[in-house]
Amino acid sequence: MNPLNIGNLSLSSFRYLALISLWLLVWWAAMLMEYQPYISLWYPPAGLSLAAFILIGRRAFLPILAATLVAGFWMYLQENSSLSWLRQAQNSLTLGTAHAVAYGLGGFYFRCLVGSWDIQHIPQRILFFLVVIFLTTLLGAWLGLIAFYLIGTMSVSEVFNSWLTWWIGDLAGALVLTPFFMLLLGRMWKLDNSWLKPLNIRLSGEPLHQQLWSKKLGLMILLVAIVLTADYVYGHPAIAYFIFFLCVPQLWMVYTESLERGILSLALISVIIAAWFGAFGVDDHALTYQFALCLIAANTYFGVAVPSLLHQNKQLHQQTKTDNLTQVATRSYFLEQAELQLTGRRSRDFPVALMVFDLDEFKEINDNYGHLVGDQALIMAAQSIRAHIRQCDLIGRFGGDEFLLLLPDQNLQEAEKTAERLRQHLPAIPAGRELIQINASFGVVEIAPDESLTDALQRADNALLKAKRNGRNQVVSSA
Ligand SMILES: Nc1nc2c(ncn2[C@@H]2O[C@H](COP(=O)(O)OP(=O)(O)OP(=O)(O)O)[C@@H](O)[C@H]2O)c(=O)[nH]1
Repeated sequence: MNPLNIGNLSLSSFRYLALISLWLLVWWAAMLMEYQPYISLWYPPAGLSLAAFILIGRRAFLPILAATLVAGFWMYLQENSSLSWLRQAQNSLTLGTAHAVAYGLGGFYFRCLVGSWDIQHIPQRILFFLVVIFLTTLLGAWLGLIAFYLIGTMSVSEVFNSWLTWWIGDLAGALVLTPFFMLLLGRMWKLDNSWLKPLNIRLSGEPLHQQLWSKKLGLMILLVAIVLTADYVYGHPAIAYFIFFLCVPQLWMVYTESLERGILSLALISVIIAAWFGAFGVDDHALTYQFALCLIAANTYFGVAVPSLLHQNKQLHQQTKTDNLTQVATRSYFLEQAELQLTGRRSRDFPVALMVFDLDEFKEINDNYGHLVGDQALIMAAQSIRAHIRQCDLIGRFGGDEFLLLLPDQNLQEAEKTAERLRQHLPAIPAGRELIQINASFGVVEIAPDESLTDALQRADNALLKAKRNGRNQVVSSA
């Protein structure tokens, strides 16, 4: 075996060992937070197992099974069990297999389906993620309880009495911590975290209020401290419900900070709630805190999607306004803006002129020099027109090589002069060693006060046709 392979082998063994150790650490933390036998406020190993299966697929099975085996032996050691080693191993393996199969299946479906979804599907992706977590933890809870029944630790009635609280603990652990562990394992394995990555597009453009991150976190910790202390002192169930208000600062965090910080704050705040809950022993209100954790987590993920959706929306809106090639207004946006401008300006004191122009024998440029040169001609013609009109004039592409111009406060004579100036300034474009002069024909009208935009367009188009028939490269107006 060459040294490179040995290096790779020891690196991957180290990563698997790190995964096993991390699993045992979070499992141990969950044990500390148990408020009923086998039931904790939340169950972090659920989040870690799902994250591992989503990220590394079936390669996560053995390390997680190994971790559950160690956890099983540890439990028996704590109990001073009189069972034989073999029996302890069998029981631990049964429990571990139930856990690994449930989370393995959840991870498998997530990998199969979400991998092919693109950024357009972020809300569906998040919804699917939540559904996977719901179903996986439900399966995990039931398989776990059946395993407990099979090894003789629980009776049938105990299974039926505890499945709901068991499931909610697993659900809270997985909802809150799966993305956090995905980020952590993604770094450990140097994996491209493709599920989370597209959400980061907002980081490119928008500034983040980084300096406020610690203040926002401080505010959340303060809120947790107040609610849990008040709950401990007064013991009234209504007080625990105030924990739901954490959604507000957490969403503020998610909208204004990086994705990593949003997920980290969710994990941190959940650990703090769990620790405080354990320290004060406000067990009667466990369900309120569990549901608050679930809701804050679900809100966070949808919150994460919002900036991406806004960004997408902005892009789409831009696309409907601006012609991709020439960067002038699209036909629909031009017509919409022209209608707006015409409203209230229909009097002889405030004339408005409309111009339609079309490049001459443009098809020949395409046919003789290729479409790329044709595109360049369209771009340069549009640029030249923009450079020679006023800020208040509106230019749009009607389609193909035909453009539209709206000239507020210009009467027919002024518009004719403008058209003539634009015609004379059309550029020549380079095509190999040649320079091709771009020419265009113009149809110009002044929009009458009682005339519709469609009628004015029709007149301008007729004038343009006349210019074409008269030999092109000229301005024709229609009174
Ligand atoms: N390169 C390029 N060509 C386009 C684009 N849109 C339309 N065309 C081409 O533009 C040409 C327009 O041709 P015609 O409408 O016959 O007009 P023309 O050749 O300029 O003839 P006249 O208007 O009578 O002078 C067609 O060949 C279209 O394929 C585009 O975005 N890029």
